[in-house]
Amino acid sequence: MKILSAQQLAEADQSTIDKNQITSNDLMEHIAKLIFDRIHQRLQGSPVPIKIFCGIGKNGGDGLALSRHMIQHGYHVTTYVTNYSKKRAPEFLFHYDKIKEVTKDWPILLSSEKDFPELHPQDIIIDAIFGTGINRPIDGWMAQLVHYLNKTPAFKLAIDMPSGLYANNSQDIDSPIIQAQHTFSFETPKLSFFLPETGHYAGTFEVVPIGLDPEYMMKAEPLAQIISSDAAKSMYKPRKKFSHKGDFGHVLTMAGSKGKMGAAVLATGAAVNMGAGKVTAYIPEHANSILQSSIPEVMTISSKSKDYITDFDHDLKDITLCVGPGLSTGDDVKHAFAKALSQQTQPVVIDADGLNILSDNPEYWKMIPNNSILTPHDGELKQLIGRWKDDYDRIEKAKNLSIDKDVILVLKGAHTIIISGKNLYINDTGNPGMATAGSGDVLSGMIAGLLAQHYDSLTAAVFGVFIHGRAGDIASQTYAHEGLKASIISNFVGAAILDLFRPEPQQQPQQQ
Ligand SMILES: NC(=O)C1=CN([C@@H]2O[C@H](COP(=O)(O)OP(=O)(O)OC[C@H]3O[C@@H](n4cnc5c(N)ncnc54)[C@H](OP(=O)(O)O)[C@@H]3O)[C@@H](O)[C@H]2O)[C@@H](O)CC1
Ligand SMILES: [K+]
Repeated sequence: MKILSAQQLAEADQSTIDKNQITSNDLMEHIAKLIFDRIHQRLQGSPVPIKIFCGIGKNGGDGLALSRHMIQHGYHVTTYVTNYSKKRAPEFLFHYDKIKEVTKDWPILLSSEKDFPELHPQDIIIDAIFGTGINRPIDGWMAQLVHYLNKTPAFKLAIDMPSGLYANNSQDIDSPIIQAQHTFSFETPKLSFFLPETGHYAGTFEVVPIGLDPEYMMKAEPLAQIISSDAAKSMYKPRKKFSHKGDFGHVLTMAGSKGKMGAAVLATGAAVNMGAGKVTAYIPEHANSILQSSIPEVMTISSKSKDYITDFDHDLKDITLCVGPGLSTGDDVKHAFAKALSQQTQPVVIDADGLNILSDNPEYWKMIPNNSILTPHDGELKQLIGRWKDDYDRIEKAKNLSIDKDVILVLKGAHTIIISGKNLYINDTGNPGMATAGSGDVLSGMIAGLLAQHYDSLTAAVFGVFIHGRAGDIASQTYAHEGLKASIISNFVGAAILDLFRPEPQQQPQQQ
């Protein structure tokens, strides 16, 4: 699914109106009905007090139209209009008049703090104050209103966006923003929903397809793409009947040091679980029995040094190198790292201490084959690109690195972002249970396993991240977030692949 900018969404909105020869008011009416259906399906006519706060732009128009539908269906709705400007949108005015036809009274106008209504914890608050038209921080009494609404424990539902949040631009995150529990986002989610500094404002979010012009949507150059199940399914390569292990490649994990052999076991095991035909672990000498007894499917080669990998004297042909987990960063280790890299001609996966060595030794960049995949967490990323001002700056700097060095970056986080040049792919699988030691080692082994099976680099990164998250999601249904650990995520890789082919659950019919 594409993520478009606020400006593109406004263009898509206009294009839809033009092509369908409808008015903006008609489109708003249609959207309000869609939102109403979703709310009605959940509330089933419950007499809960609903307070809808509407701005004076189109987001406010959506709120007014929704309010009218709810009132007509017998809900206990009070409608407020935040009267902060005289510049009312025509669509707002249209629906402002229409609601009066139903209520025989105008909505309640709020013009200052003294007008704020009393709120109760059992209220449902619907935020239709600002949507994608927000272009500066909310200030004055409107800022107080946002704080006032945020203070109440009442459930807050945002229409299209939580008011105050920008869809896709940098903003001062100390400025007032509605903290929603849930957001109905029109047609596509917004980029800010996926970023660590701002994502929490949207709460859980739900995309409501509103039928925007398909041609515009198809042609639009997205800010980012969310990796959908369908996209992941199309990336999967089924196996041919007469294939043999040689068809599925050979991963060499170069990982581990004294006290950190778990990282090597996890990365190596994940390459096996992801389906690599053969996997060899290159490890410090002392760790041979650790690897061999943990993963019988794996071959091992030992470094000459007991506790660290300090050399690389192997002329291994056609291997996919996965280097870094638990490696440590001493001088001998970094020379071994450089030597291993210098022998590679096909893309490699670099993680953890591999990234730390690279940050400290920029001269090694020239040894990294094009389209290699780097999987930094934020600490490692900072070493690679320097500090960033905010999430948008982080993405820009990472894009520049990806372009400059011709590598793919996997920025690990709640929504892992894969950056390939100027293109962004956002992952929507995974859960907080996966924020656990070794989870990243598993991911790097999985991506190497896919590379070995001839997935191209971008697909290996995108598909690997998706399956890793899905494995964690399926595993968490048995182990809960707390009980999830890296080796379990790895063991659920197969279940995650099977899940790609499970039929979608049937949609419940909508209640009227
Ligand atoms: N795109 C789509 O597909 C569809 C979109 N639809 C809906 O339209 C929404 C976007 O509507 P919108 O453009 O009228 O903007 P909205 O967010 O209501 O703001 C209103 C005005 O407020 C102003 N303003 C800005 N910041 C401010 C501030 N801090 N403090 C005070 N004022 C501020 C600014 O005007 P300004 O004062 O800058 O001239 C702005 O124009 C969208 O989210 C969705 O709900 C659907 O109905 C149809 C399909
Ligand atoms: K809103």
